[in-house]
Amino acid sequence: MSDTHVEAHASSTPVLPDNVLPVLPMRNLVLFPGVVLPLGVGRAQSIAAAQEAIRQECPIAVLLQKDPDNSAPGPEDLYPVGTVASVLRYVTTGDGGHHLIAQGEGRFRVREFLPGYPFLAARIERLEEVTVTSSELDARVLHLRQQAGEALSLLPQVPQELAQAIAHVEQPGALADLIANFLDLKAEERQQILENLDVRSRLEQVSQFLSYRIEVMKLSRKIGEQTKEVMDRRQREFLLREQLKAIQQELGEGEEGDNGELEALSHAIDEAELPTEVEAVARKELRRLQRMPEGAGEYGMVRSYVDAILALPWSKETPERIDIGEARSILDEDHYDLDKIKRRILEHLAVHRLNPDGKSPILCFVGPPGVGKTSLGQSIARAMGRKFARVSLGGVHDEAEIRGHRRTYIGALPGHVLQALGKVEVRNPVMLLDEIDKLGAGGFQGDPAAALLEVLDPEQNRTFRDTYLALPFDLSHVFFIATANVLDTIPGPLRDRMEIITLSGYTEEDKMHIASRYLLPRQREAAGLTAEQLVLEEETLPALIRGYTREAGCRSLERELGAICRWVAVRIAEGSSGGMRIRPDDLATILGPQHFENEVASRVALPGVATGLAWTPVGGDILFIEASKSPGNGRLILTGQLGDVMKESAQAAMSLVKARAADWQIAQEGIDKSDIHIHIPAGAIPKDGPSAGVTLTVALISLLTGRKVRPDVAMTGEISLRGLVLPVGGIKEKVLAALRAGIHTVLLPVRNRRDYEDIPENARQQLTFIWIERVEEAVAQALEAG
Ligand SMILES: Nc1ncnc2c1ncn2[C@@H]1O[C@H](COP(=O)(O)OP(=O)(O)OP(=O)(O)O)[C@@H](O)[C@H]1O
Repeated sequence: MSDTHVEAHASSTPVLPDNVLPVLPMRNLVLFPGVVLPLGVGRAQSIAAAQEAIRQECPIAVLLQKDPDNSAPGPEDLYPVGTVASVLRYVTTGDGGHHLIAQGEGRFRVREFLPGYPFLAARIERLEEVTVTSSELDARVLHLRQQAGEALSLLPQVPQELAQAIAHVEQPGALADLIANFLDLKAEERQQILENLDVRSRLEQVSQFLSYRIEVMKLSRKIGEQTKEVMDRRQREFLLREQLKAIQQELGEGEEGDNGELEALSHAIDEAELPTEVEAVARKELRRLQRMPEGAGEYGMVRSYVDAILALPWSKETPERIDIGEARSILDEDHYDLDKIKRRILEHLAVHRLNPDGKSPILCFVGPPGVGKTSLGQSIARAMGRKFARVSLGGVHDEAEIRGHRRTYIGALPGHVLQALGKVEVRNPVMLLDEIDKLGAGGFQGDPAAALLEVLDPEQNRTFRDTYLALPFDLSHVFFIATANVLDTIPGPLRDRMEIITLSGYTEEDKMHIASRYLLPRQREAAGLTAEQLVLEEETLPALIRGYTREAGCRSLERELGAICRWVAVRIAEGSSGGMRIRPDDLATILGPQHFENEVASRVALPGVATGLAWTPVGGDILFIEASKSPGNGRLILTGQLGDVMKESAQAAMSLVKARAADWQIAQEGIDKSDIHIHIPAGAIPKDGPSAGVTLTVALISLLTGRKVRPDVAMTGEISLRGLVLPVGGIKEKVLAALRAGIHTVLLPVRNRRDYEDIPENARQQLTFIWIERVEEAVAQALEAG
């Protein structure tokens, strides 16, 4: 900008009369008294007015235009109140612009406009402001100064002089003008302040504008800070992501394919026919994945969660068909005998067919291992046309195994129930809850039985909430079945929900049928053999069952048959044989020496040993009770880790023998001068309960009379102190165990006679049953003649 003084030069314009000033109309500017401002002068009229003021060395009257766009404003286009200003300098710039540096001096009002000048000329009246000194005024001044201070502190760069000026201006009106000048106000608002002659009110007016400005500035600063914070965070994340990318590239874990993977996931969500709520959650998690770098720790967790949702059959089902006739033939096809059980299963299926949504109890098969509980479950699934899923509950102590872990755990998964559904891929399988009696008791890890109840309860299982998924899953379409070895350890509330079906074990004859019809053909097929390539001679199966298995079910039998098939398969594959007939003698070559022998005879070869029958969770067994005596003073020593009830029962037997010694021709002296030792070997059998009473008594009498026990006799029964034989449980299992062990005669309490019904026909035929009422009868039957 070139800075040139305009010389005042003579002109023909008459001298202005008193109080008449050239008027400078301003488009947007209000000049306050006390303020120095450069005023742009562009229009010819304005240039003439400015030059006149210089020439005549008079002030100029600055007025605001009402309409800033008016380029030739007349008297009526201007506000009537303005500022008288002295012109400090007149400057022209190189590009032809004209500026005045003007200082506001005081307010005026236009009295009239005078015609005949090449510019607007007005007769003016100077205006005095009204100041009434009062404490209120002082307070307002103080307040305004403070506000101004605050406002300045909010501005980024404040001219030093302004702060000083505000601090030092004494006149209240001048202070208001000064502050109004630096406020960012509209021209009309400035005009209002200019026109306000009442200083108190002007202070208030400015104060209001100022506080509004302060608010705005504070807000804008806050917004600025927040924006900055967001920007900073974004920038930080951006930088970290860039670094991560660089690291991933360095490690060869490029991004290619990642997006494709998430796209595939999104596609899978489309396809999965999820319920609305579930789909919303899956999509939300997918969006999280999309925003996350693949290397983030959480990525894997979220990914597994979405995968777990997608793995579940939310709506997929196999169509159900229950044709009772067909179901009957399927059950018959898969299982030998078990007529009563099959009948109950068919009844259950019929009820389910007629009332599919009814609250029918859950079938629970109870019995020793290998009696076909699992395979019955599979047959039921086949009969219903459903898929089969199995959940093993043995040793489940933690509720989370059933209901799932919280997602926050590393490696968390849904519980077993949902996992099993994920595997079968339909929501209506037959689900076998295996070994429900081995479910751990509730402890600090929650109560698994309670969780299972929720799974089984038709009221609750429509919206079963797995902890991991945290979404409701409808379990009501699952057909549940349970299995157990024993009843007593099934938690009460669970047992109440179930219909118990007991399977107690097979006789040798049953096993022969099962083996030849089912187990052998299956094992033969598994080994790739035809019926001609492997033939078992007639006597081979009984020899196998007696010598190599001693069990209620068919587990070991199936295993041993499998071993035989594989042995033959190897020979045939080697070409050393085209087909084989297996004789009983071959078993030792194929399977090694016999696992079991008829040990009863050798065990009871001496007086003092009697064979008892015990019930065990695996289906009943025989048990030897051994008594011996040594010189002493009548003590009773018990070994073999006996439970309390069995110990008491041994003491009762001893007391009974002492009391009735004479009846059996036992010398009292012999008892008093001896210590009697009772030992019960066999680690695997739980040795408690009262049912060995009869056996204990017989063993003692055998010892003390020197008469051996008959090797083909086994017995069970509780005794009273007076020698009465009381009934016991598990008769069927005990009888079958006796048969397996090669016993011919069983002594049973007469009050157990009603259990005879349950004993399988072929066992009834092979065994002699002697029903005893008093222990003397047992002694008479069991001991060999003296
Ligand atoms: N009555 C039967 N007819 C045909 N096969 C049978 C019969 N009972 C058992 N089996 C067969 O015996 C084998 C063992 O049965 P399964 O596995 O069902 O026993 P389980 O009672 O479930 O035993 P666990 O309690 O140990 O699971 C299976 O191959 C099964 O098919």
